[in-house]
Amino acid sequence: MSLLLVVAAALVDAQDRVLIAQRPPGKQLAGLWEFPGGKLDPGERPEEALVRELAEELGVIVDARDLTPLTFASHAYEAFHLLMPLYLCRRWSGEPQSREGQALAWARPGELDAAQMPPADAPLIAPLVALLG
Ligand SMILES: Nc1nc2c([nH]c(=O)n2[C@@H]2O[C@H](COP(=O)(O)OP(=O)(O)OP(=O)(O)O)[C@@H](O)[C@H]2O)c(=O)[nH]1
Repeated sequence: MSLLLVVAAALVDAQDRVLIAQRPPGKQLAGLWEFPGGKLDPGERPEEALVRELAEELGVIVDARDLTPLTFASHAYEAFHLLMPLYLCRRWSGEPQSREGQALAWARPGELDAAQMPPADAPLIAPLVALLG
């Protein structure tokens, strides 16, 4: 079993909406909506990796101190087992923009559709609904 650590963020705006990004065509799980984030580079700390990914994918600047652990996903994909901490972030600088061609959307957690998200993400919806409605 190979374990893959991916860090992800729920960016939450003033209306308690969460930012989701659509995986571009050609990638694994293309078309599904996920939380911004990604894999760690060698030697990187998880929070440092997430700050970097948010800058690369969305052009926003996040202070690692504004990343709060919320919950995590643990899911057996065929090729690897994904372990993905999900951090909550309510403060950043800049307006999130699509830097990698991905569509972006703000959604109330109660409107998130598990069927349109990667299978690992389905259990992440309930904690977000409990927190934000
Ligand atoms: N960022 C993110 N990745 C997720 C989520 N749910 C989920 O299963 N994943 C999986 O975690 C991995 C994230 O890797 P990634 O975004 O860094 O890499 P990628 O597949 O785009 O490929 P890459 O190597 O070309 O960057 C993918 O296998 C992706 O399918 C999620 O909500 N957010």
